[in-house]
Amino acid sequence: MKNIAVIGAGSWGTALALTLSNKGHQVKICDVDREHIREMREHRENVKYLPGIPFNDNLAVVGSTEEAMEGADIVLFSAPAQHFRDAFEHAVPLIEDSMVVVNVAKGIEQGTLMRMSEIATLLKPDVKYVALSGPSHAEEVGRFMPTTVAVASKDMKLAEYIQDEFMTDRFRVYTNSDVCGVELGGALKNIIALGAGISDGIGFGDNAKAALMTRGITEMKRLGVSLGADPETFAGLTGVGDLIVTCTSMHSRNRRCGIMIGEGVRPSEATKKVGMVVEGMFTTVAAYELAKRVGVEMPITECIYECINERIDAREAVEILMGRDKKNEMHI
Ligand SMILES: NC(=O)C1=CN([C@@H]2O[C@H](COP(=O)(O)OP(=O)(O)OC[C@H]3O[C@@H](n4cnc5c(N)ncnc54)[C@H](O)[C@@H]3O)[C@@H](O)[C@H]2O)C=CC1
Ligand SMILES: O=C(CO)COP(=O)(O)O
Repeated sequence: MKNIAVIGAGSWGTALALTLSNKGHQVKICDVDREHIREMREHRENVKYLPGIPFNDNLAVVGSTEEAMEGADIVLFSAPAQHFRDAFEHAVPLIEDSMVVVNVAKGIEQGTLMRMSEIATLLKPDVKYVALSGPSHAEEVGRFMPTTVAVASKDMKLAEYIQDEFMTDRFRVYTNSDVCGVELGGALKNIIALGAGISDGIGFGDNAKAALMTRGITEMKRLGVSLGADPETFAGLTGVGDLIVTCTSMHSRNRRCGIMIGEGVRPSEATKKVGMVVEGMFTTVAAYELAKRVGVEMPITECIYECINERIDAREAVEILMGRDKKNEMHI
């Protein structure tokens, strides 16, 4: 059994900490929010983000990254993507050669337009890095419902190590060597999930959502391939798999935010009302700029970008998308 540090006690960090402690690992979880830590210690559950699931005895709530990482074999980062740099930078002096870093945040950093593995490698060039992604809502993983994810690393031995240490009879882990594709799939599907939510919020039906999902994966793949990802990755768990769960589930923070926007709530207000990170609101901006930088067409992303910046409303976005020039479906 391993010692595992979890940095970030949101719903996802907590669900993974529960899974890993249930498997028998010694897990320590920490967070920057001191009041949240105090509350978790007192109640022995995550009252704020994942209520109703008691912590096992081998899941310790600790007050700092230093304490969490002491003696760790694996360090799992579960802060939101826009906070990954801060969390990782703080941890860098504490990362020993033997430690393996797993990141589960799904996003692209605003401003730098970097993926999480790029940030990690910049700050610690010899980092042993694994990305974990896939269709996996915390609300289900925390209750040990069957779930599949993929772990990606340039070093297949590292991915296989994490596969062995994380896999349970309810949490099935696949390996993948395409870090770029796995990271982009997890980040970009949140944009389309916002769109699926907006469509539901307006009152459109399943046809519209199927269209958004199918044309959405096409533009996700288009950007991914231009950045060096394997197109096949977008047909897997971290591409279409995660797109399906996020666009259809009421657990999805991105979809719920989109529904409110479609109903007429202002984007900033909708994000606040969700009460947890809505990664798509940040990734839309980063992906929009990335697509412009590499000269890739992303019409759905562009419309969501205009929509969340309140330059157009949701119904105008639909008109723009439906009124585009004729196309051949197979023309990537
Ligand atoms: N919630 C879910 O079902 C899933 C979430 N994810 C991804 O995991 C990431 C986290 O999402 P959630 O857990 O939903 O977020 P959340 O909003 O529930 O919680 C985020 C937590 O991170 C903490 N945090 C912020 N900056 C930090 C730092 N520098 N160091 C330590 N902790 C820090 C916050 O205080 C908060 O407790 C996101 O990128 C999300 O896309 C991925 C799969 C499933
Ligand atoms: O990535 C996720 C599920 O795989 C979580 O998506 P939401 O942040 O939209 O809930």
